[in-house]
Amino acid sequence: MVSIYIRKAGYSESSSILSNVQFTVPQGKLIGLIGANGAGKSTTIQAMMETLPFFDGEVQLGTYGYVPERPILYEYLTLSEHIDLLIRTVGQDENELKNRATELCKTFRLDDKLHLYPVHFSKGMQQKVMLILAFTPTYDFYILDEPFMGLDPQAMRRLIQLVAEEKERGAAILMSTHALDTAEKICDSYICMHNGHVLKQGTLGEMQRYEGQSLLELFDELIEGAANAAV
Ligand SMILES: Nc1ncnc2c1ncn2[C@@H]1O[C@H](COP(=O)(O)OP(=O)(O)OP(=O)(O)O)[C@@H](O)[C@H]1O
Repeated sequence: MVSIYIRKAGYSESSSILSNVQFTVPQGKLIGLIGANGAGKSTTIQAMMETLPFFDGEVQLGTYGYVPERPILYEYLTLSEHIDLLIRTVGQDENELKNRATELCKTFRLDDKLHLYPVHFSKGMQQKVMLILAFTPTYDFYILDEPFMGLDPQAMRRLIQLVAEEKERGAAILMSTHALDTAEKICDSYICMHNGHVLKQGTLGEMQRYEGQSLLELFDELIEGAANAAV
């Protein structure tokens, strides 16, 4: 189980962005991290990965797979070289990693692009590269920061399948997303952030104001309520 408690964190000590953010991600569960633009989702993820300049809190996290909000690629490496570099540095069985990478390249239809440079790929294709690299090794925990961004419908469906398989294997997954219709179908529970803190968390059933309320309707109500309370 992954657990995090952020007392305060941000990009400098003088102006912290997050306060009192606390949650767990149990094994075999997919948790949706939701919130409006600027709510603090990516900053929370940075805090978990201990890459923020200012962090006061506690994180329990082993090694993990990470899909960043924006693709991070080496300018002078081909797709095949990106995969080779990962395989050499990750410290897991090389044959298994190669097989898995080959399978994922087929899944995301990039198996004919191995000799090309991902910096010149389209946005969605670059996102697929990040997914291939994150899911090639086997981890107990995955952090996916807006993983659907730019994906075509087929790739979205394949990612949903992949996430379901990883959950089935027992992996814990934290996924930040604005795709609430999709999140409602696949997430086990949610953490709703607003202004750098957790507004509400739980399963949809636990948070719903009335039976049948969709995640989007609930989200609207929560964010409107928080905005009105702040006035
Ligand atoms: N590198 C940075 N330096 C300073 N402030 C930052 C930096 N990155 C983000 N922020 C600020 O932190 C706050 C939270 O931003 P964050 O990126 O965590 O939001 P988010 O919920 O991920 O939003 P989005 O849905 O738009 O991706 C915002 O006020 C933003 O301006």
